[in-house]
Amino acid sequence: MPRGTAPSQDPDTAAIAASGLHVSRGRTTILRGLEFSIMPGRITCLIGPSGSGKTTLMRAIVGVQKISRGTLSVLGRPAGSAALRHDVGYVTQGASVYGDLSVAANVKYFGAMHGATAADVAQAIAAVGLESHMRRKAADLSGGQFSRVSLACALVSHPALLVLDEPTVGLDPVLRAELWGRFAAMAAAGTTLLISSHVMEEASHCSSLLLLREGQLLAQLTPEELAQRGRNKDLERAFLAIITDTQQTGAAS
Ligand SMILES: Nc1ncnc2c1ncn2[C@@H]1O[C@H](COP(=O)(O)OP(=O)(O)OP(=O)(O)O)[C@@H](O)[C@H]1O
Repeated sequence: MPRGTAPSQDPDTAAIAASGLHVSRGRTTILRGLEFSIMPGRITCLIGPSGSGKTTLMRAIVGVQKISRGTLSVLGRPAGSAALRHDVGYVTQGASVYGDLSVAANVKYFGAMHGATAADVAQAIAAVGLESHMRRKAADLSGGQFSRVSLACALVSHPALLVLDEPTVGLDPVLRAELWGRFAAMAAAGTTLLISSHVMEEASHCSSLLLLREGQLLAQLTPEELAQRGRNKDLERAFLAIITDTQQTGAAS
């Protein structure tokens, strides 16, 4: 199978599917019975308060977090399967790049693990707008530029599924808009993106939203449905209204 080709890119087959998914860390159950599916070639936003389990879910999806119960399939295979290694890209909250290497050397290093060519490296650097800084040491970049090196390292392997943990934190509004434009272009080209965010305004860029709270899925809906269900065009207020409704009824759907 060519590099970057997903085992399951059938538009009718879920890119990620969870059923009765439970995940514990230490003695605590963090994710409690999640049921959802994400279709390929879309941007899905994972939204929830701090500590709601977003990172834990992303870690389970990319295969670095053990599942305690239930099933989680990614591109048609169990999460964490060795066969998914080249198809899933993950950008963590803390940028995991080498400060003493140049931007280009970092991207080349990560690309080498996936057989990336020089053209792939140049393309990934251009995709995050760092062409003019490619010879600079990563440690000498600004915070926002540094975090974009991480993103380029994930892009270089052309993953079929890209999982991004709060990729726009610390970026100015112009860069943030630019990145969302790039994400949209990637989704249009068939990449599936799962992006966590605290910023509700960013939810409007996504075709589907997973609302998490205390390890449970409050809802999976579109931004329009969120506005409707939360009775507010302001998505932050709509989300808060849904949380309040859930507390009152004691039900998650
Ligand atoms: N190694 C661990 N052992 C035990 N509990 C943990 C561990 N790591 C995280 N947790 C707990 O799991 C819960 C979910 O954490 P997680 O990092 O998934 O949340 P999050 O929604 O990504 O939060 P944030 O938005 O602040 O990054 C939190 O209550 C956290 O304290």
